[in-house]
Parts: sequence; C-alpha cells; structure tokens
Amino acid sequence: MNDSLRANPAVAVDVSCHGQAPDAPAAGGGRPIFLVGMMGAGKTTIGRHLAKALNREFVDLDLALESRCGVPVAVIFEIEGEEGFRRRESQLLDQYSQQQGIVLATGGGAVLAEQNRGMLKERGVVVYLRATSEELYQRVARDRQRPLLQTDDPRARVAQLLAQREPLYEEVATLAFDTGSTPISQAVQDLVALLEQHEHAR
Ligand SMILES: Nc1ncnc2c1ncn2[C@@H]1O[C@H](COP(=O)(O)OP(=O)(O)O)[C@@H](O)[C@H]1O
Ligand SMILES: O=C(O)C1=C[C@@H](OP(=O)(O)O)[C@@H](O)[C@H](O)C1
Ligand SMILES: [Mg+2]
Repeated sequence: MNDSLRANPAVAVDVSCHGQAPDAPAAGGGRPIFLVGMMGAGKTTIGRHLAKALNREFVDLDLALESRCGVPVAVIFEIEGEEGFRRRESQLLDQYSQQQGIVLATGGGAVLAEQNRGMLKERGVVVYLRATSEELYQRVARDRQRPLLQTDDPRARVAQLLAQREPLYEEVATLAFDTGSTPISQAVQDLVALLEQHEHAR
C-alpha cells in the first residue's frame, strides 16, 4: 500500500498518489475510444477484448487508480468517501483521455462531473454500453467490489442510479451499443464493426 491510505487517513488526501503518471501520449494511434455506462455494462470486460481486437492499448480507469494508490477502489471510498474518489477519478481521466490510440474503460460514475463529460465529448469517440436495470443487477449482484451497491436493496439502487445517469450517458455518447443479451465475444465483434462504420462516415 504505497499511499498509506489505510494506515494514516490524515495523509490520504494526497490526490496525486505516488504511482506513475501515464506514458506520454503515443504518436498517432487514432482518437481514444471511451467506454461509458453503468456498473455491470461490461466496460472493463468488453473494453479489454475490444482493445485487443483493435490492436490498441487498454486502460481501465479504476484499475489504473488502484494501481497508482495501491488500494482497491472500495478502500478509497471507505477512507475518503465518494467525494475523494471522484476527485481522483477526474484527475486520472484528464490525464488518460489525452492519450491517443487507447481504449479507456471509465467507471460508471465518471459522467457525473460536467468537467468529465466535457473531456469525454471533446477528446474521443464515446461508446455508451447499455443494458437494462435488471440485466445490470444480475451481473453485479454478488460482487463486493462496488461500494455503491453495498446496500440493503442493491436492485433498487441500480435502478435509481440508472435513472439518474442515463441522460448523462446519452449526452456524452457518440455511439450507443446494447450489451443486454449479447455474449461478450459477439459484442466485441459488433462493436468493431460499429466503430469502423463510424470512422468511414466521418
Ligand atoms: N455482454 C455481457 N453478457 C454477460 N455478462 C457480461 C457481459 N458484459 C459483462 N458481463 C459480466 O458482467 C460483470 C461485470 O462486467 P464489467 O466488465 O466489470 O462491467 P463494468 O466495468 O461496466 O462495471 C462481469 O462478471 C462480466 O463478465
Ligand atoms: O458507478 C459508479 O459510480 C462506480 C462504478 C465502478 O466502476 P464500474 O462501472 O466499472 O463498475 C467504480 O468506478 C466505482 O465503484 C463507482
Ligand atoms: Mg469496470
């Protein structure tokens, strides 16, 4: 734990953490592709496969934050609250969204800040991975890693967050893609085709 987050919460608000900054933006490589959507939409899973299929580097914002801070996202929430987490998330998004040629999986709440939405819209192609509330819930119900769902009624929480965030995902989206009943491998193939179509139409 290089950030002493748990050992000494008083120093935990060092927003920079101590990990490495992202590499300098690669020359060329195309505009970054940003995946947005709710928890359980498949941003992390599909993003990793999509990057491979497109021969791009994959970055997951939560994993990048965890690796920089040396603690899981849940611990950042525990110690700094959602506000502290969002501050770190915005800072990292600002850095990675300038990196050309990557596929970037954001966290589900990255669209909440207006400043983040601006970065996403201006800097890359934004794909909204969509699924119904029930599909999302089924995918994340047993997962202990998502602090916002550690409530008495996670199903209702997913529904409430989706209702609040859907307009924000739609606001930033260049393209939307339904992941509901599509197996992951098929979703990746379809997304590659959708992105190619989009590039040709530009
Ligand atoms: N299209 C899909 N169909 C079925 N399960 C999926 C699909 N996409 C993701 N999953 C599963 O849902 C869970 C959450 O996916 P994850 O990629 O972590 O979503 P996110 O990063 O958007 O929160 C994982 O167990 C993953 O395997
Ligand atoms: O929806 C959210 O606010 C969050 C989603 C999570 O990422 P995933 O969407 O990848 O699960 C993670 O960033 C954090 O737990 C908060
Ligand atoms: Mg994820």
